[in-house]
Amino acid sequence: MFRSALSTAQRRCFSISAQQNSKVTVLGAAGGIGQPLSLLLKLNPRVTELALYDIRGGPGVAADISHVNTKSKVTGYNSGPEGLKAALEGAEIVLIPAGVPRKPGMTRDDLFNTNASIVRDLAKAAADHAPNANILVIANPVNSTVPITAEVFKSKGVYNPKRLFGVTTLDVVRASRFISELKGTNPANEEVTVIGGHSGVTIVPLLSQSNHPDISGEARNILVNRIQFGGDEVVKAKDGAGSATLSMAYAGSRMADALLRAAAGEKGVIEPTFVQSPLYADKKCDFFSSKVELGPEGVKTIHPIGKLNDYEKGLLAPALEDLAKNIAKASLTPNSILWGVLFANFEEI
Ligand SMILES: NC(=O)C1=CN([C@@H]2O[C@H](COP(=O)(O)OP(=O)(O)OC[C@H]3O[C@@H](n4cnc5c(N)ncnc54)[C@H](O)[C@@H]3O)[C@@H](O)[C@H]2O)C=CC1
Ligand SMILES: O=C([O-])CC(=O)C(=O)O
Repeated sequence: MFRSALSTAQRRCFSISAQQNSKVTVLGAAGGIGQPLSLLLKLNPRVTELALYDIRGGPGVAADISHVNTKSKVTGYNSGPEGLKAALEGAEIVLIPAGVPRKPGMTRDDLFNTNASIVRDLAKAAADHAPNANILVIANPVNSTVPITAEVFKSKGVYNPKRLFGVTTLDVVRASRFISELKGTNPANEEVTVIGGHSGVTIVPLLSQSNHPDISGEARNILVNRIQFGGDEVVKAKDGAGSATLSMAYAGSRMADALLRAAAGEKGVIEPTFVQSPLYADKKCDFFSSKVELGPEGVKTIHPIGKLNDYEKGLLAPALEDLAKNIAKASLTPNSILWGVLFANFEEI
């Protein structure tokens, strides 16, 4: 059952007996995403050490997962600066699913007040103890938590835009699945480019570049809406018990695996991800999700968007407008989130 959920590339990689020494750290490892994500990482032979940190429950989850009979060493860390430091030191990849999920009626942006400071503080620790790691931000609102992480790393003088990623993989996973349901095809053969950000109308699927450019009219409206609001579908179905966790764990594990394969020298590893990008910087969108080729240094090449049809141009305009606001909020919020960083730096002097 697990195998059937893997992409061809992932299946290929899981069968390789890898020689890499890769420590992967999960911050928020005891949560709805953190637990299945950690389990999937335990199944990845490229991961040799798994460090699981949470403000509660990290050691318990680690003890449980450590019994799975794959080779990697699993350690759980207690809450607090010492546990966080030990979890981060030597990490090649740091995944951050720590943060609260949505309840019905909320937007991802409604999570900003709570999650911005959680991500800020974890980013600060990552900048101190794992400044060269690839940082994969899962906590929402991704459109804002990624620029916040960039600002924290800048304030510490260790920002490398090639190593900071907002995880938008779930959008392409959904797009591939939903288009296959509509067309009765195998999702493994359906690749859909999704660009923009990770919330509502900022999610822009490019169906004209898929295997099914013919989808049009009401069918297209319904499909695009489902891809843009797939997260809401899960929030509604969970009825107050959170948002997507299992599909997100799969998506996060796929993104981490792509980086590990690229680090091992595999060529042509391409994943969509929300990174510092020149593509729409002139529209105040310094971060943008698009197809990115990964390499040993993280981001290798940000691919051009390609040709959009008029319908997609119509989706992109409001996406850029919203995205610019989400990005600006990361530094312009009245009770600036960055004051916390400046204050913390001041305290260290
Ligand atoms: N990027 C994406 O595509 C997706 C993002 N998400 C986001 O991921 C986040 C997590 O979602 P869930 O796992 O469902 O939530 P959850 O509430 O089940 O788990 C969050 C975990 O983070 C921990 N945590 C909170 N503050 C922490 C801190 N300072 N340090 C370490 N751990 C801390 C909690 O103890 C909890 O175990 C949410 O913000 C959600 O919106 C969810 C689905 C998809
Ligand atoms: O919808 C949410 O709040 C969680 C999320 O980002 C997703 O499922 O895409």
